[in-house]
Amino acid sequence: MIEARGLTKRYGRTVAVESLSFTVQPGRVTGFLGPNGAGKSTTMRLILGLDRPSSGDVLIDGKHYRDLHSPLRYIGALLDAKWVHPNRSARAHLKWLARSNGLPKRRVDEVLELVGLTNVAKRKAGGFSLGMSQRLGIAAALLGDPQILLFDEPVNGLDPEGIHWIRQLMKRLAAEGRTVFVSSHLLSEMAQTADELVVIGRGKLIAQSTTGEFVERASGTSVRVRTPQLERLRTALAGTAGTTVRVDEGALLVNGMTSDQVGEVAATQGVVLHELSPQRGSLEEAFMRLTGDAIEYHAEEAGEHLHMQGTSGGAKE
Ligand SMILES: Nc1ncnc2c1ncn2[C@@H]1O[C@H](COP(=O)(O)OP(=O)(O)OP(=O)(O)O)[C@@H](O)[C@H]1O
Repeated sequence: MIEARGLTKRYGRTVAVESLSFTVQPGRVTGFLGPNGAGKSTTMRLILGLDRPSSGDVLIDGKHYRDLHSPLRYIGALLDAKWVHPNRSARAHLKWLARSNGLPKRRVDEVLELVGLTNVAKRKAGGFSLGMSQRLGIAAALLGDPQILLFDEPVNGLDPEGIHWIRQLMKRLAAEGRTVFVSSHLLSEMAQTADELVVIGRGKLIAQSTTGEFVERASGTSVRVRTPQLERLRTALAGTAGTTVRVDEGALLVNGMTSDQVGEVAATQGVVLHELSPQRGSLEEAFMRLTGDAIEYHAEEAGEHLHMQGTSGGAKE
């Protein structure tokens, strides 16, 4: 388990992370979500003891990283896939890591196999594509067979096959009972991978909840519905919690109702539907609104949609 309590990091006048408190539990993939510059990498560096917090604390199974005996056996991390020496082969790189951390040499071939790099293990890592470099970084993270894994934007720049592979791997690692903490700036990506989300904006915690709950709140409930009996449906919906906007000839956008609810209203009125689709298109935009301008959001909408955690006093007023 990872536990952050009041974690704050300042670089001069920049506050990268402010009063962050969250927990990351084993057995599930926890997404660490926030726009670029929100403080994700800083937080990960703080977890790994690569930077010291200005105040607050972060513990790994109750201990500071620096107090872990043989840390690679506890926690593995992919922060920057390109830090490998370019003239070293993948195998040489992993062997060096294993030797310098007192890990058994057999793990090198095991992890190469696990990430699908066995056939290119002798090639220089400097010539690797981004996808191969990511795999090598993941192999390094898995070397000590750790129970806790951190991945910083692992799918950035990958092709669809690489993305699919990483998603499956995260899920498998979590299903094995490990703690998996993975960062991303895309809600749509996390929606497909993470069970739980820790969401930050401008260094502050916005929410910690299940992914399903967050997606629902972020997207609001907007449903596109197309029908040849538009006015009839509109009249039927007038008596519900939903509000409707006519978007084109035969289509309405319904806010404040789920697609199930709209479908049921249509059925009871015998209205024929040609389309009934929850609108996720604006999800990313809604998420940017939530995280990009956290203060403004809190002031205007807090309480109504999200239970806020760890936000500053001013934001809650
Ligand atoms: N070493 C540093 N010195 C000065 N400022 C820093 C340093 N590291 C991070 N920052 C600043 O702290 C803030 C958070 O950066 P951080 O890299 O943690 O964000 P991020 O969410 O990981 O974003 P990205 O995905 O773009 O890396 C940014 O404003 C950044 O400029």
